[in-house]
Amino acid sequence: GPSGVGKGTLLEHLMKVMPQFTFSVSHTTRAPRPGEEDGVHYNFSTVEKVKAMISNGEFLEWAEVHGNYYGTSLEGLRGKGVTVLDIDVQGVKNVKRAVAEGRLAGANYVFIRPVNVAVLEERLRGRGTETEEKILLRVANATGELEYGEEAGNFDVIITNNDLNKAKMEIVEVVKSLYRL
Ligand SMILES: Nc1ncnc2c1ncn2[C@@H]1O[C@H](COP(=O)(O)OP(=O)(O)OP(=O)(O)O)[C@@H](O)[C@H]1O
Repeated sequence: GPSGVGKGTLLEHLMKVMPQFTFSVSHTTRAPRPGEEDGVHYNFSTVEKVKAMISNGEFLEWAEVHGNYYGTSLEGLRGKGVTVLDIDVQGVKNVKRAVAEGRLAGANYVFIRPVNVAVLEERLRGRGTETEEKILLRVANATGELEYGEEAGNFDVIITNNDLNKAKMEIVEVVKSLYRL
C-alpha cells in the first residue's frame, strides 16, 4: 500500500502474532527514522553499495521510491521459510516478475488501502518523520498506487486500514487463511 497507510504498523503486529514467519529486512538508502534499528527494520546502506548490489543481481526486487532505493536481497530470504515483505506497488510488480521468471517459487499479495488519500496525508503528518515536500510527494504517488491496488486481480486480498485494531485482526485472519493455519 501507499506510504503512510500503516504497513509497518500492521506488519509489526503480524510478526508478533505469527513468530513462525520471518520478516524480510529490506535494504534502503533512506535515512533511519527515530527508533529504527539497522538490521532490524532496514539494512541501512548507501546509494553506491545498493547500486553495486543491483548490478550484481543480488536483489529479488528493488525500486527507487520517493528518491530512495529499496530492495529485498535474495540472500536475506534464503532458508527462511515463509518471509513477509513490506513493499510498495513497484516492489509487488517486481516480485510478480520474479515469480513469472521462476526466480521465486510463489507469493501471496495483500494490499493495504486507506479510506481516502486525505487520511494518508494526515497519518504522514502525524508520524512526524517526513518534511512537507516528502509528504506531498508521497501523497501524489498514492493515487496511482491505489488504482493498481484496487484493480481486480492484482492482489489476493485488500484490507482497509481504518480502525487499527480491526485491521490488525483482519491481517492475522487473512494470513491464517492463506497459509491454512
Ligand atoms: N488505522 C490507523 N489509524 C490511525 N493511525 C494509524 C493507523 N494505522 C497506522 N497509523 C499511523 O499512521 C502512520 C503511518 O503508519 P506506518 O508508518 O505504519 O505506515 P507505512 O505504510 O509503513 O509507511 P511507509 O511506507 O512510509 O513506511 C503512523 O504514525 C501510524 O502510527
